Amino acid sequence: MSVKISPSILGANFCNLEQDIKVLEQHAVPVLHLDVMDGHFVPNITFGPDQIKMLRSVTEKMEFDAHLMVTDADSLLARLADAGVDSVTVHVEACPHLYRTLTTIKNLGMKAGVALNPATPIDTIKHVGHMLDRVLIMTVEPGFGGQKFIPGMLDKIAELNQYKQEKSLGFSIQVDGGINLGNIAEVVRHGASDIVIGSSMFNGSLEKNIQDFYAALK
Ligand SMILES: O=C(CO)[C@@H](O)[C@H](O)COP(=O)(O)O
Repeated sequence: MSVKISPSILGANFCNLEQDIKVLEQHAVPVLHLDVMDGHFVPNITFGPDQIKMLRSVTEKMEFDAHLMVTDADSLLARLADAGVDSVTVHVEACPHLYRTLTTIKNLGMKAGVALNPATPIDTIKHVGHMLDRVLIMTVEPGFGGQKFIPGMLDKIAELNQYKQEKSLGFSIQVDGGINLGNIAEVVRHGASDIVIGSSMFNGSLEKNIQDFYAALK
């Protein structure tokens, strides 16, 4: 199984974003994780399609993976596609018409993912599993970077992986929250193949952190 590292710019210093994106690109990091927060679904506010469009002008190569922590995902989808986003993950807790939302994402030409808060059961994706490119297991409560990984989420990752195998589903398993050099191998061992890393990637030397995380996956 090949494992992907997805740096979350929520953990970056926003004054250095252009420079940091260039460093990630130079080290062949394939994807940038973009946390869109609205101050309603989660208490924090970050950025939206206009700012993402500006970041798109810095890199053509990197996949832009938007994680929407918003109460009204539907209203953002067309603008995210226009901003150059490749992949959108919505929260099952925030999308009352999940089938329609996922269909819209696909029709706009983007990959579709669903995120589950720590207390949300895996059953909630049962009827849309075949539509998904990604399932994101939140390993902290969403809203802020720098939180502590919830150890009980390891069993949830394994449960999702087993469900995926049993049903022969094609989505990747992404994890997000509190990932560091001490636990990355463990989440991978439990079945995660796409690892979002915020503060542990951007605190200190970005170049060294990229190298250390890749080394930890060997
Ligand atoms: O979605 C979120 C937080 O809600 C994340 O993407 C964070 O940005 C991860 O940051 P760390 O926990 O790795 O510091």
